[in-house]
Amino acid sequence: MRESMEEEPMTHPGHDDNDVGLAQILAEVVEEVRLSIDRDINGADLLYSLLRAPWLYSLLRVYECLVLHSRDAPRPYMPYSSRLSQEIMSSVRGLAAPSSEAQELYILLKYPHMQALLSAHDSVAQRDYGPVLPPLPDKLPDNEEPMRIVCLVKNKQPLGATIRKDEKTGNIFIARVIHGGLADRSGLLHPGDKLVEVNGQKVQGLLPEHVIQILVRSQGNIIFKVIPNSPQPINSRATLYVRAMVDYSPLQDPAIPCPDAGMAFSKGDLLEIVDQRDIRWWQARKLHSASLCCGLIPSTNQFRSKQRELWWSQPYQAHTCIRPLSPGDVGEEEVTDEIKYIETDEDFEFVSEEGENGEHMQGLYIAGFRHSLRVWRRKSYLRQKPSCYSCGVGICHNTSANLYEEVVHYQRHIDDPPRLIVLIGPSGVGVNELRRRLIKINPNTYQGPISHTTRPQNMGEKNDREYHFVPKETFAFMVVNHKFLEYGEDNGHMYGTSLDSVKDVLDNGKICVIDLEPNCINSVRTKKLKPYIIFVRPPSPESMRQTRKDPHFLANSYIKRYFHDKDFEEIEDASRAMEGKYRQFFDCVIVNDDLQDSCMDLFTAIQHAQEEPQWVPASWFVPVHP
Ligand SMILES: Nc1ncnc2c1ncn2[C@@H]1O[C@H](COP(=O)(O)OP(=O)(O)OP(=O)(O)O)[C@@H](O)[C@H]1O
Repeated sequence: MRESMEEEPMTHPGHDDNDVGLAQILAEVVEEVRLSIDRDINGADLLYSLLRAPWLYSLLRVYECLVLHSRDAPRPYMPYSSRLSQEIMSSVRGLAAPSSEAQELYILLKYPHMQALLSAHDSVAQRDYGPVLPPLPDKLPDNEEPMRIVCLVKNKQPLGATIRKDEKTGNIFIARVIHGGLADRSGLLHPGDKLVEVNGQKVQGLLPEHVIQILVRSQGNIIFKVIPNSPQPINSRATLYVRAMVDYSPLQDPAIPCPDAGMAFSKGDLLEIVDQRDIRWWQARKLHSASLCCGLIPSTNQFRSKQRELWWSQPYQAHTCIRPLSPGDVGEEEVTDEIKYIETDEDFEFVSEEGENGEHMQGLYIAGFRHSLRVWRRKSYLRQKPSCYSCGVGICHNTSANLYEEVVHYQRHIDDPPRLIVLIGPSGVGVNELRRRLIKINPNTYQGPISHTTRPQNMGEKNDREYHFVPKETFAFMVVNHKFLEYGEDNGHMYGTSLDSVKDVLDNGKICVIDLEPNCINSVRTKKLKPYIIFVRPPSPESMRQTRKDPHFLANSYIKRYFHDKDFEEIEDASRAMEGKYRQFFDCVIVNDDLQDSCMDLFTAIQHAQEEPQWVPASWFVPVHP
């Protein structure tokens, strides 16, 4: 063994003369161990044979190759997609009886444009797009702050960062980096980084506006010299999903530090909040929006102060997130008494107190279509006081806690009770017509709740069928004990829809469909009922004129008459006011133009609500502590 050992070179056979490093060290160790054997040291034989094992040398060679490549050599080029497609095609060719899918894949991969695409991909992937930077000087002064040189290629996107000036020192700092913007995606610029130079021009002492001007004038690559800030704290909270409860326009918010970096949103918009590090200004993007770039939105913290920042962008490129509010979006629109309907003597008919077609069909009684309740609703809506929900941030600063509602994605489990379906719409739009048709077509699936009333029972009516007829005291007791989802008074009698009557329908395994006055929405938005709220919107007055030539509508407690032109305008006005105030609660909007189509839309929406995932308030899933 020793003889053979002396014949061995210092390095393993096949080892390159150029190979140094670990293999070299190992060879020296082996030599040491060999000498140990000569000195008859215990275990040296074993160690010697282990260290001379060929596999160990192969492993070391692989390791050295990898280290060498990653350090000095250019990235190895692997035309991966093209090669893979060739391999796939040759495998398919080798198949005796390729399946139709394999044949289709072969044809697709063979197309010249597909080949060109793959080849383009490979060439792009191979290229190194990093800037060529000057070598570092050999000797750096001891007191030199570490400087980062960042090269960004100017394109049509905003750079997505804001800058601010420290008034004491005159230093310019990066104030914030907007998620999804160019600066963020570069990963090289961070809030707090001190900006030293832009394209070779020193910026200390300059006004932020001047720095922006330098950026505007530069073309192609922009080279920044920055002194990096200390490591960034990680975002403490995971992504949060919210529904906007107000309209917001950064251009109209005097508190925002940089309106250009803000993001406008409207009531009901779903927002993904990706950064809450700044307690005053969060970064968010709209869900389902094509734009990757986030924008600033106010946080729910009350105390916001304005600290001036400038949007570090290409000024001739408007920030894509910004959309000024349309005039119709802003402010309060009160419904006036104008909406009251006027009777004419040539085209009206009197209706009996409760009589309406369609409530009693071939032995089937459909509850919940009592017109007294509906007339009361109309009057009640006219009396409504403005709600704080409808104010913009600028108008109602103390509502910031109501800016957003946290939402989660919810899919109803097959064993869960059906979600309550709530229809909302201006009087006369056709809410009851749609509801009636839905229940009539499929009474085994859909049902309305039976309302309570204090009015006397009429001939032919049955208690607990048309109504739950109750004494005034019982009704008052139920009111005090919050038993009603909504209640009101008409012609001296009380009417109400109780939570229990809705539960009765749900317990029967049916989908409960109710129509509700919008200011009662909060009474149904509960974990138990998990309502899906559908707003029924009128089509244009012109379209209503076409579709509502024949129908009569309920003008007041006693009169049914044809629609007049003025009615259509009033329905439209009422609809706009309702939507302006409550649209943040609407899960779906149906335009009731053609009746058949609207019925179909309603049917689809209800199916969607019961069977597909929806964004619902997160509070529905918060455990309730006793
Ligand atoms: N899409 C439509 N096309 C034609 N007529 C319609 C349509 N939708 C509803 N109508 C008719 O319009 C009239 C009013 O509808 P409906 O009674 O359902 O209104 P509503 O929204 O429930 O308001 P209210 O509670 O004040 O009666 C009814 O005669 C109804 O048949």
